[in-house]
Amino acid sequence: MAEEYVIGQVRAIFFEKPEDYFKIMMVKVQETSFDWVDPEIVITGNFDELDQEQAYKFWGQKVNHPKYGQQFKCEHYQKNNPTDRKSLITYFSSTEFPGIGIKTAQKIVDTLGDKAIETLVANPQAADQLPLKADKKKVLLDRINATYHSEEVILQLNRLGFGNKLAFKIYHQYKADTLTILQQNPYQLVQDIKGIGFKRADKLAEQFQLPFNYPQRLKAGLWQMLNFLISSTGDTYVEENELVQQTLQLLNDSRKQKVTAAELETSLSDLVQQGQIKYEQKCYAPQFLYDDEWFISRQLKILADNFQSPNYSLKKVQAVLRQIETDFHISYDENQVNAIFQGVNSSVLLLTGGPGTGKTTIINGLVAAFAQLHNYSLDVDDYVKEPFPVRLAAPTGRAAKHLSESTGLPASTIHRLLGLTGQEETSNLELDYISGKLLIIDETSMVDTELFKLLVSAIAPGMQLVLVGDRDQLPSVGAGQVFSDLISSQAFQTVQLEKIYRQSADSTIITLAHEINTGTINEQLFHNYPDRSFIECSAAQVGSVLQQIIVKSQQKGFNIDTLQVLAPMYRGPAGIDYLNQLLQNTLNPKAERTKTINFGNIEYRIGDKIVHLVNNVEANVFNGEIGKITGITPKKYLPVTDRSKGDLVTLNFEGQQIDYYKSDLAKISLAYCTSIHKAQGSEFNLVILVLVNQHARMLKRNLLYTAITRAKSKLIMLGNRQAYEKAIADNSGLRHTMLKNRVQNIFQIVSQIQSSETFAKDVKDYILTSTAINNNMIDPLIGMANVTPQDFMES
Ligand SMILES: Nc1ncnc2c1ncn2[C@@H]1O[C@H](COP(=O)(O)OP(=O)(O)OP(=O)(O)O)[C@@H](O)[C@H]1O
Repeated sequence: MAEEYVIGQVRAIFFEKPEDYFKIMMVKVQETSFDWVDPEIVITGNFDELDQEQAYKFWGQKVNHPKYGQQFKCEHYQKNNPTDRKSLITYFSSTEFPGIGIKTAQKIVDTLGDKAIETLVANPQAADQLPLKADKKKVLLDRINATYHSEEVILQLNRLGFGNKLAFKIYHQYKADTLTILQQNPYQLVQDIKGIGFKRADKLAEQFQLPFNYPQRLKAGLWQMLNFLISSTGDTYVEENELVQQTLQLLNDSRKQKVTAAELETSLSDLVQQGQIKYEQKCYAPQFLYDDEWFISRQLKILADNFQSPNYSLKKVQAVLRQIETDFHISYDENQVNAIFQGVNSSVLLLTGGPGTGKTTIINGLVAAFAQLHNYSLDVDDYVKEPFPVRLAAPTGRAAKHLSESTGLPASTIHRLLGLTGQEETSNLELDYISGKLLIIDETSMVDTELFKLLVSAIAPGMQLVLVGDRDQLPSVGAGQVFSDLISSQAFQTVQLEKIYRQSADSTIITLAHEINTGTINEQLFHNYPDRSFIECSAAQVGSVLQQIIVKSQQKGFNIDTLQVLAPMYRGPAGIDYLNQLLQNTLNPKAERTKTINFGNIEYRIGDKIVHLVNNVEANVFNGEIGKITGITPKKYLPVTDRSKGDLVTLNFEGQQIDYYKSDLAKISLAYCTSIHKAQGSEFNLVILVLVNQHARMLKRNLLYTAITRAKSKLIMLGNRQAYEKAIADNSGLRHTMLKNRVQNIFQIVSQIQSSETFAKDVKDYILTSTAINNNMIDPLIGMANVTPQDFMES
């Protein structure tokens, strides 16, 4: 179809999505290449800032929108240059060119003619013919350049196949250097522009005939593969052999001539030298993750070293606890008392235990004991000017709410605590210190390396830190397994809770969880008990079995809110996607005349159970939180200005209401069945777990353990027996990370330096400053062989 155009001026912008540059606007028509009688036309597309005084030429197609009628869908556009003498004089004497009046504008047009603008764009020297003073000449050329250069570049980007959305992003990143960067190193885009991957950049490179072994190509392939492997495994480093083999496949799949492993080695060294990746013991890590692990270790050491323990005696703590026990109607066991004793005396305490072992009960006792020992009030109203001494936080809104409910004290998400919106670039973020004396983090196993690094950077020396969690659960979604690594390092006071308290006489779920955790496979797993049962079925049978279970569960009083189906993978007949559709039709069937909204393959209905897929820090709703669709408002009932955004979907996450337009629906999915990863941090009265042999790749002990510990009162397991046995047997769910070693090294090295007689005090102080350790200068010191003070001095 031939391209059509509209020339006109923007009259109004109805809708704008700044992150995509998408706009819907009303344009006053000056000229069209097709029949158009109305004075105005609606134009949609991706546009940068548009000047309402200026006419533009929009290229694209006239389309017939089923609801809004005739519109123009713009593919690319350009300022519409004035071309007759009168308009050109008006243009040059406009406010666009400060200091140039009508007389000067006339001189410009008289000298350069009707093509004055094009001439100046193509050949700035043409300005020398103009009878203008240097300052005016400069204004003229600067403005022309700023205005027309970007358009030329955007047009070139369009020709290279980038839609306006990406073209603007690229242009805003590189400005005048855009075309040079594209031609010389299109791979730069992989790093700088979200939405451009290696393959796209590689196609561009082919267009510019860059060779298969172009150094930048090799480096970009390595960088892309390193990040891909890390985000898909949660590891914080990748072994050299795997990185090289996988990258070779990526690079050589699409080209005739093949890159060799030896060529990649050179590129790896370059990347290391440039500070983008880090090499250690035949492994590679992105520099930022490597630095984060060091930073965490160092910061925790600084906290430990700068903490003056009050050294409360066990007797004193026990005495304080006596009253607390009476108030709470509880008697803390020896291990629990020890946890509270360590908590009030230590700089960092790690408290780990399975479900029902009393973690929350200990937090309550610890907070009360801490307040009494320090003479702090726990009444929030007593703190108008001073900050509250005890700060509580958790990685998700749900966990924070639970913490607040069970302690009766304010608790927030870690993001809120740190004042993060979730939008910021975190690499060089300088956060304010968190106020208060004691910081308790719950559900710590869900905190990843990046967030933990930010958290510890905001803890002032002197503040005590208590990390609470269950180290046997699945680790965080993001890279690392911080909680587990800190415990393994043995560098901190750690209390492991073993005794299970939450267990009524007929409850067997928690015992099962603890058995699974120790790798015990016995026949009792498949027996039926009042609170749990096992139903053997194949992947193909899962759907129909599940439907029968749901009907029976409903008869027993369970409903959409109290039951939850969990499965490890999305695809296949026993996968999350298929089961969600099936369960939606059983639990929330389509009623006649109910408003629905389609997004992707899902038809959302009012009453649907949904899960939030990303962190929306501003709305305080986090990845994995489960909510409901409470309303769908057709756009005709919305204010006129909002109608172009489509129907409005109202969601409720435990009382937190959010309104999403259609374009936001990528942030949610159906949640009748969710992944076990997404269910981390949540509990349900009835959990129905689906594990089949087809899920083999995912079947690990910590996955099964996490799944069944989500069940509060009833558990139904379905699937293949072998799938359950495989999961229990496979304890390889641990990730490859370096944090444990880092912590051990730092604690060991710093202690050695501190106690060493080789160094004078000022040298010791220097070594122990953040700069020395931050620059990883102690990295080569592991072992401390042949170290001299000069080794620590900056060259
Ligand atoms: N020493 C104790 N004596 C009697 N009951 C206790 C004791 N410690 C904890 N409990 C009880 O055990 C139950 C579980 O405790 P709690 O909720 O603190 O465990 P938890 O480890 O936080 O569990 P989860 O992680 O599953 O939330 C609670 O009802 C609590 O009152």
